[in-house]
Amino acid sequence: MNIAYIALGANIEPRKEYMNNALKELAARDSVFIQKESSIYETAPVGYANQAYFLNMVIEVNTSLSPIELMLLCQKIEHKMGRDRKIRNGPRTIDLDILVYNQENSKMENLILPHPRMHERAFVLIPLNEVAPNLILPTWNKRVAYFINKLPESDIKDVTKWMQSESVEE
Ligand SMILES: Nc1ncnc2c1ncn2[C@@H]1O[C@H](COP(=O)(O)OP(=O)(O)OP(=O)(O)O)[C@@H](O)[C@H]1O
Ligand SMILES: Nc1nc2c(c(=O)[nH]1)N=C(CO)CN2
Repeated sequence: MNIAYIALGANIEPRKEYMNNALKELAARDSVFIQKESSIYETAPVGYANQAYFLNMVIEVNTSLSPIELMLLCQKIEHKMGRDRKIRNGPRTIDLDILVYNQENSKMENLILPHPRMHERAFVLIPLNEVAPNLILPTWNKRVAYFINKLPESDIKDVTKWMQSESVEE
């Protein structure tokens, strides 16, 4: 079995429902077993600021799928959930990014592993550190905490645990 880490992000309502549905879609496959789920975080938008706050989380999966097959599955789920790619870094019902797949380094045109921007994103690193504090990131050969320590304080403040009880979404 292969071990992969997948980041989930959503900033179009109902955000929590989109996250749950994506998890259900993944869990429904015989080829994917969700092993660990991070907490859900509410995060300020990065890259394209004029949009709603995101919910973000990271999961660890065991999978018999190849990296490409896993990415195609993620894209199929994004598509099913109405993801539209008009604005780069813009609003999305659900985004599923493969962060890490075993210790693979891949630079194929349509699949880069580990995800090339993961090490500079607090909304990825903080939930990833929760599920995999000992993971050594391929390519950089450093633990997740190493990159968290390099983030500006303001990026870390922009990522807070999401309190479902304070929300009216459910
Ligand atoms: N590790 C990866 N996980 C998911 N997609 C990837 C990965 N590496 C490359 N891609 C490619 O990136 C393309 C664009 O992905 P997408 O539209 O989700 O980008 P984005 O989520 O807006 O931005 P970002 O990739 O910075 O999170 C996909 O079509 C896919 O082929
Ligand atoms: N907070 C936050 N910002 C983003 C996110 C995201 O998931 N969370 N995804 C992006 C493109 O993938 C761009 N910016």
